[in-house]
Amino acid sequence: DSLPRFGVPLPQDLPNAEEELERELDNIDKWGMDIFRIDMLTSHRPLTCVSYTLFEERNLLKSFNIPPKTFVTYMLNIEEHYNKEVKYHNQVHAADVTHSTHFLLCAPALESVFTDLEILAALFAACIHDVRHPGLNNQFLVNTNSELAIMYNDESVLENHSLAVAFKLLQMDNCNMLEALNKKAVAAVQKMVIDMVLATDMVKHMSLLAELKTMVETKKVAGSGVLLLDNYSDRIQVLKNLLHCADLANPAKPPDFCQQWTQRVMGEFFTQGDLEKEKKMEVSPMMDRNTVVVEKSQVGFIDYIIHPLWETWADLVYPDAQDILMYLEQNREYYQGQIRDSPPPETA
Ligand SMILES: COc1ccc(-c2ccn(CCC(=O)N3CCOCC3)n2)cc1OC1CCCC1
Ligand SMILES: [Mg+2]
Ligand SMILES: [Zn+2]
Repeated sequence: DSLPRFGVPLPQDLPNAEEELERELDNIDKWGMDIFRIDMLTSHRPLTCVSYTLFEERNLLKSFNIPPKTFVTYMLNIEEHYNKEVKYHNQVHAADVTHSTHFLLCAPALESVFTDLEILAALFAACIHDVRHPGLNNQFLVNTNSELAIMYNDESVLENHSLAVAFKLLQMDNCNMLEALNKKAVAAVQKMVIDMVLATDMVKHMSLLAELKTMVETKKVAGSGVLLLDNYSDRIQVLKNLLHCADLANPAKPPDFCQQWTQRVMGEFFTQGDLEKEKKMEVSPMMDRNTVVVEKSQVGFIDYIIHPLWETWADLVYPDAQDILMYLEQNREYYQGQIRDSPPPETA
């Protein structure tokens, strides 16, 4: 029972799905890879397909004696545990963040900086970082005294839940993709994955960014131009920010992908807003479909969160993220232009 070429069975009704998929995956080292098309071509299993392709490309299955069948069985299991009904925080987002993580790790400024174990941990963290996301945010789960909020004492509830589910699934039959690693390596991977996924909680954003700014101001660079990171604290700090950037990459993607992500996240936010209204709760900011101006909130999100983060990341890996910054500025101008009676673009 050999594995399908891309890890997942392809839709029977698409005659040349395999060559179409191969063509899309040829862009796996490019920022503009079309994850939405991969989702379609894999019958909605983009996460297993992209992660399998990346682990093979980076030779991580051989390096860590991960049986391909075990890897695919675990990833399909993880993929099953993302909610297809959730409009944004589903397996397509996980596949997108995993691909973005891979791309950011490819930066020349990071060449041979991270070990294969650290790369495995970063890609694994990206794959699982939102598993079992209910399409509701931490504040809602806390405000409604949900089971999950009580379980995790209101602290990074969703992030803790995704981590616990991911490590639990690892113990299921022929799912333990880390079985060949020695105890020390498994413990190291688990600690890095926990540190990275907990750092995707937005409450950590300001402190993470402040630390990144300090690192940029004091950055040590080898003669070859690669970053010098000689302790766990610095190394994990870069990996935390790398995953956080990958998680907040939508406004820095080509315009049509950016706009598709915005549709999806607003769909999820409005669903939560509707539920809050139904429960006679105060409707969360940016979640009231009757009052939100989508374009304005994207401009605000870019100006206050996304641009400061990506500008700092771009400084850290200068000049490797310049094209990403270009997309971000292009998308900001697009949304600004979409705001009715907005001031005309500055004439040169
Ligand atoms: C394409 O648009 C977005 C893409 C991603 C985000 C976003 C915010 C925080 N994260 C990181 C995960 C997190 O902590 N979340 C998940 C979203 O809900 C809040 C807690 N991701 C927000 C986006 O737009 C929002 C709606 C209008 C402006 C802001
Ligand atoms: Mg999350
Ligand atoms: Zn996420």
